[in-house]
Amino acid sequence: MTLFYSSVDTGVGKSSIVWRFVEDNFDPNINPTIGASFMTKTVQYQNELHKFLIWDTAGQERFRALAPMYYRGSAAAIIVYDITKEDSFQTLKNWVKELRQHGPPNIVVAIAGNKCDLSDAREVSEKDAKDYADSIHAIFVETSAKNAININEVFIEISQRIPVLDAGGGAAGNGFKLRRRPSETRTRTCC
Ligand SMILES: Nc1nc2c(ncn2[C@@H]2O[C@H](COP(=O)(O)OP(=O)(O)OP(=O)(O)O)[C@@H](O)[C@H]2O)c(=O)[nH]1
Repeated sequence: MTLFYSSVDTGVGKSSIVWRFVEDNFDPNINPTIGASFMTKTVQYQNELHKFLIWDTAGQERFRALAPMYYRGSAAAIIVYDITKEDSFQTLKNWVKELRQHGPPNIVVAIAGNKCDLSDAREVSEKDAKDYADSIHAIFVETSAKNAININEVFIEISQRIPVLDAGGGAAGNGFKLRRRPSETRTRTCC
């Protein structure tokens, strides 16, 4: 499945999450993404292997116009905000609106509140973010790329929401049919 991966401002830690997921490592000196970067990761989910093709798009405003190229063909999107920056949470809502208006109709949306290791500097409450995620039927997790908290879990949750129904079936006969499951109300705590 193709995964669109976006942050709302530069510096929310989106690249760090992808890096942690793909390489199981945390690099505090990651450079800002230019345009978009691509990587793959395979997740074992029950008896299936789900291969994620991940487009990590730049958070900087000047690259925003490129995003539709990446989310158009995507089965899921992770939108990352920084729990220590209220602004990033407000901008996240604009990304959600854009995906709803212009993205694929069944795209699974996951919201990740990153930097939960910095809870002393928290500006966005977990409850507010969870309530918002529930209201739009999105997956919600708080993550720390730095401390490897809930990174794999968000990809597993996406796998749960996108079960493969017909391998090789479908109208065109050349792909997988994807289905979205109703949202679950489980909360994953961070720190
Ligand atoms: N404390 C803490 N710092 C983090 C965490 N994740 C990322 N960072 C730091 O936040 C800064 C920005 O991380 P990036 O991954 O480059 O941010 P980004 O949102 O992907 O930025 P763009 O590539 O411009 O979209 C870096 O200095 C990271 O080390 C985290 O979970 N906790």
